[in-house]
Amino acid sequence: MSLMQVEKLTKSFGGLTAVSNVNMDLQKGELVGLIGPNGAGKTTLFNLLTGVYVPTSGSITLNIDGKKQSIAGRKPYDITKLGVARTFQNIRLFKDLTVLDNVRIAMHQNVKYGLGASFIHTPAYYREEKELLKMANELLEIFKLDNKKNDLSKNLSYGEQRHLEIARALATKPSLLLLDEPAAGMNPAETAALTESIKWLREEFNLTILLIEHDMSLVMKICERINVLDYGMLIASGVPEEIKSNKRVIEAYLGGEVNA
Ligand SMILES: Nc1ncnc2c1ncn2[C@@H]1O[C@H](COP(=O)(O)OP(=O)(O)OP(=O)(O)O)[C@@H](O)[C@H]1O
Repeated sequence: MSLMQVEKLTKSFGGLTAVSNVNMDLQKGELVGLIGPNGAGKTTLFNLLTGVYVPTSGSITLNIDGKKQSIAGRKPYDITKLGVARTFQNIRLFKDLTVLDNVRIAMHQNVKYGLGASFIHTPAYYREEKELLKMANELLEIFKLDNKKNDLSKNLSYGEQRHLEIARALATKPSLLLLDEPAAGMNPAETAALTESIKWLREEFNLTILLIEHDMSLVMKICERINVLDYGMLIASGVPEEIKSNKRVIEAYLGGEVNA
């Protein structure tokens, strides 16, 4: 079943077309890679899928819980509520807040109690806050950050900050998780651990995952399908074996050195 369908998606900035006529389909439960050279349009595509940018043309259809709807041009907050979460290439945490508060803030996208309840602290408010705290602690445990939950997030190591970003994204209870270079800046041991956790998270949280990554060993190891962008255009889409041997992809991006 298709969870997201992108058709003829285009984004131009003045004379520059950063994403050009892209068609892409994400099946429920898939782990898909999005690769391509610097400036190919990968982050711009993420920004279109998450409402940061309004497309110049084309459509994005989300199909979650049997409900099909167009999300092109909708606000990021609304798209998160519909079940699409992301992490950023440049880590975006509340650096002067604690690790726990970073996760709790992300969760408040989904609270059910109203504004009134949050002011007068009704039983519903306390019940839900207790639930949220429990879930926040569970997420921190998964990412082995529970012993640092009261530390300021700026004091975490780089790898830990990347993990906290993923925990924050998961706190919004997404169906689709978009990871923008999750292994950037990680050492080989951290990357290996992350590779395993991404696979595990997909199963555990019943996710569909689209990830941008320059680390080809990670991409080739865990992605079932890979989409390749070059100059904003989708130049290939296929299983890792097909992508590795695709002439156009080798010329545009992989070069001769990738044996992953
Ligand atoms: N807000 C913007 N205004 C103008 N040009 C932009 C804007 N955002 C992106 N671009 C341009 O669009 C093109 C695609 O950029 P994008 O960041 O999407 O590439 P990328 O594939 O994510 O690259 P990288 O791998 O380096 O992160 C680039 O030429 C970039 O300069």
